[in-house]
Amino acid sequence: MELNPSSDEEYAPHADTGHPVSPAPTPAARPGKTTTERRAAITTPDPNPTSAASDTSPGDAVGDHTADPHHDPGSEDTVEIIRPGHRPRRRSRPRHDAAFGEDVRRPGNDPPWSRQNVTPSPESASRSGDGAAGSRDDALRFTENVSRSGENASGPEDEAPGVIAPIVSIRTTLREFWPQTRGVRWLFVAGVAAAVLAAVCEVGVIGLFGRITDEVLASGKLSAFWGPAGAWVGIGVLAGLLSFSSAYATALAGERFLLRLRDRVFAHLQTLTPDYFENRRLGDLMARLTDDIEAIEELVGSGLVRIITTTAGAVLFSGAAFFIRWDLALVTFAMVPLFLLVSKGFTSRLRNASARERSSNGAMNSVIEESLANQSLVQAYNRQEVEAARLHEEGRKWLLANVTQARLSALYGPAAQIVETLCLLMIIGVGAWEIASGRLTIGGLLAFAAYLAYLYPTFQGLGELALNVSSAAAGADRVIEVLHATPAVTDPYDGVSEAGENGRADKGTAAAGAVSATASGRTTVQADDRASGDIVVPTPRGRGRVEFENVAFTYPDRTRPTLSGLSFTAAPGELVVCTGPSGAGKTTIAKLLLRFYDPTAGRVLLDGVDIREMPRRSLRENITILQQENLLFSATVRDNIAYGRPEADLDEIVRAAITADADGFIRTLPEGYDTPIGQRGRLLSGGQRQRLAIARAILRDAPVLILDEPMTGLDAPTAARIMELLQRLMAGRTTILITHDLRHVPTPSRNIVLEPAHPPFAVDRSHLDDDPVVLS
Ligand SMILES: Nc1ncnc2c1ncn2[C@@H]1O[C@H](COP(=O)(O)OP(=O)(O)OP(=O)(O)O)[C@@H](O)[C@H]1O
Repeated sequence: MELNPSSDEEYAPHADTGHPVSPAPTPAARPGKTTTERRAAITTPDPNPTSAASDTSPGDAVGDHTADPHHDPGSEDTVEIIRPGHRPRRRSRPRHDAAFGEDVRRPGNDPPWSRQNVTPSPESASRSGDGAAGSRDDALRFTENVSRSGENASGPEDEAPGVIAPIVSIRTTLREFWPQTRGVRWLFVAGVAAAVLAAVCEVGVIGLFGRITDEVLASGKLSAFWGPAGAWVGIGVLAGLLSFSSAYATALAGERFLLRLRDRVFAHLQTLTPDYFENRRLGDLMARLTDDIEAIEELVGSGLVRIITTTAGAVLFSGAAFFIRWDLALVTFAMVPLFLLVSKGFTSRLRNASARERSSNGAMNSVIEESLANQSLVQAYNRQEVEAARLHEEGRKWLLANVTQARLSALYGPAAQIVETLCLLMIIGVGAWEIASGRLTIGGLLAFAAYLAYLYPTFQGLGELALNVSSAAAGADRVIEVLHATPAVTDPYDGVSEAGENGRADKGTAAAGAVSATASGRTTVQADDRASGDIVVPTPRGRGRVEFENVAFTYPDRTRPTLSGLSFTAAPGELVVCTGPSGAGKTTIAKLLLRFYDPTAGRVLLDGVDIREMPRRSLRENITILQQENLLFSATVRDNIAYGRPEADLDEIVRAAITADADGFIRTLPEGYDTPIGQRGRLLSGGQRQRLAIARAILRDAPVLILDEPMTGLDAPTAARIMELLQRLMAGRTTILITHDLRHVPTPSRNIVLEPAHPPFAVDRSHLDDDPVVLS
C-alpha cells in the first residue's frame, strides 16, 4: 500500500500461506469496491481470542494469533468508535474558474482526437475482433483504453488527455504575468529603445540613398558621393551595434523572465495537494513547465518587445513616406486594412491549432514519461511495441496539429504577399503619374519604394505577430490553468511558514507576530495583521498525540464515503496498527493525518489542536511517513538520508545509518556515503533502499511515525529483520502502522480494523489478538 495507490492487491494476511481471505474481485466488481461504504472499528486486545475466529468464515481462518507471544489479552478495554452512518454531501468541483471564460470543449470545438478518446470508433470496435490485426492494433486499442480510463478515473474532464485548457484573454494573460517582468523591465526597455534607434538609422540610410540617387546618379557628380557614402557607412555601423544591443538585452531579459516564471509555476505546483497530481499526467505537467512557459515569454517578454519595435518601425517608415510624398503615403495606408483582414482570418484558426498542438505535446510527454519510468515492466511483459504504438498514436495527433499550424502559417505568407504586390503596383502607377506631372523625382520615387520595402514587411510582421501571439496564448492558457488551481486544503493564513528553533513561527511576508508558549506545549502566534485571531502552532517537536474524532471522508469526485465515523486516539509513544482489506481506506487515514485532504466531517487533532488550525508545514514537521515504495532521489546516499533534515552533519547521518543497519552496505559502495544511488535509488537493492529510508526517518526525528505497509514483498526473515529496525525507529514515537501483514507486528496498544459493509470484502480477523468491534 502506498500513498498513491496503484495496486489493487487483495486483502490477504498471511498471503504466503496461499489462502487468500476473500475472493479476488473481478474487474467488473471493482467499481463496487470504490463505492462501498466503509465502517471502521477500533479495538484493543480482546480477552476472548476465540471470538475473533467466530466472526470469520472457516475458510477465512488462515492463522491463529492466540499463540502470539506478544499477545496481551485484556490490556485495554474495547473502545467503540462513533458510527453515525453519515454520508457527507458530495463536493462538486467547478469545471472551470469563471475567469477562464468560455469553455472551449463545447462539442463543436472538440478536437477530433479528444472525441475519439471518449467514444471508440466502430472501426476500432471491429479491430478488436480482428485477431490478425496484430500488436499494433492491440496497441491502438490499449491507447484508447488508457485514454478512456484516464478520463473516467481522473474525474475532471478538463484534465483528460487531449483536452484543451480554457481560453484566457490576452489582457488577462498580460496581467497575470506582468509582475514577473519586475527587475528585467529596464532590459526590455533598453531592447526596445535600441531597436527603435536602429530603425531611425534605417530611415536615415534610406534618405541618404534618395540623395545619392538624385544628387550623384542623376547628375553624374562623383564629388557629391563621398559625404553621403561616409555617413551611410557610419550610420550602418551604428545601426548594427544598436540591433545587436537590442537582441542581446531582449534575450537576457527574456531568459531571466523565464527563469522567474518557471520558479513561480513550480513553487505553486508544490503548494497543491497530492490529489492534484493523482488526477493529472506527469508528462503533461512537464510540458506546461517547459514549452508552454517559453510560449509565455514570447507573449509577455520578447513578443511585447517585437510588437512595440515593429509598431515603432511602422510609424517611423510611415512618417518618412509621408515626408517624401503624402499623397503616395495615403495610397499606401489605404491598403493597410487588407493586411489586417488577412491576418485576422488566420489568428483564431491558428490559436485553435496551437491549443491542440500543445495539448498533444503534453499527452506525448506523458506517454514517454510513463513508458520510460516503467521500462522494467514494459520489457518484462514484452510490451515494447505497444508502448511504441502508444507514442506513435500521440505523435500522430501532434503531427496533425502541427501540420495544421504549418499550413496556416504557410498560407499567411503568400496571402500577405499578394496584398503587398497589389499595393506596390498601385504605388508605382501613382508614382509614374506624379513623375510625369513633375511633382516627384526618380530619386524620390526610389526612396519612397525603399521605405515601402521596409513598411510593408512591418505591416506583414504585425500580422504575423498577431499569429504568434495567438499561438503563444494557447501555451499561456495551459500555464494559467495550473496557476489558478487551488490546493484541496489551505493553511489558516498564508505566510506562517514553520515553527522555528525557539518556537517562533516565521511569517513569510510580515514580521512574526507575538509568540507565547502555552502550558500544553503549544505555541500561540498572534497574527498581528489579521483580525482572524490566534494561529496555533505546535512546538518544533510536539508530543505526538494523534486523535481522530468521528472522522468521515469522501474523495472529491466520489459519491460514497471512504471513511465514516472513525475515532481513535494514539497517545504519545503508542503503537496503533491499522488493518483491513485492500481499498478499505487505511492509506486514506495517513493522507488525512498529513492533511493532504481535510475530513468531510469530524476532526483530526495533533497534541489537542485541530490540524486545520495549524500551518501544514508545522504539522508535517511533526510527522514522518515511511511508505511501501521507498521514495529516493537521484542523489548521493548522504543526501538521501539527510533529505528530511538537510542541516544534519555527517556524524548524525552515519549514526542514523548505523541504527538503520545501513552503514555496513553503505561503506561497501564505491564512494561510501557520497555514492550516487541512481534514478529513484535503482542502483541499490530493495532491502538497501528500505534501510536508507529508515535511516532518513530516524534522522528526521519526528514524534509521529506512519508506517505504510513497510514489509510488503519481503520474505519472512527479512521482514522480521526490518521490523526489528523499525522497532528502533518506533521507540518513543507515536506510530501508526498500516499493514496487511501482521506476522511480525509487535503487540499494539490499539488495533483499527477498517471493514467494508458488504461481502465479498469480509475481513479475516483470525490473525488478530482480539475481536475488533465492527459497527454497522
Ligand atoms: N485520490 C483518490 N481519489 C479518489 N479515490 C481514491 C483516491 N485514493 C484512493 N481512493 C479510493 O479510496 C479507497 C481507499 O483507498 P486507500 O488507498 O485508503 O485504501 P487502502 O485500504 O490503503 O488499500 P490498500 O491496502 O490496497 O493500499 C479506495 O476505494 C480507493 O479507490
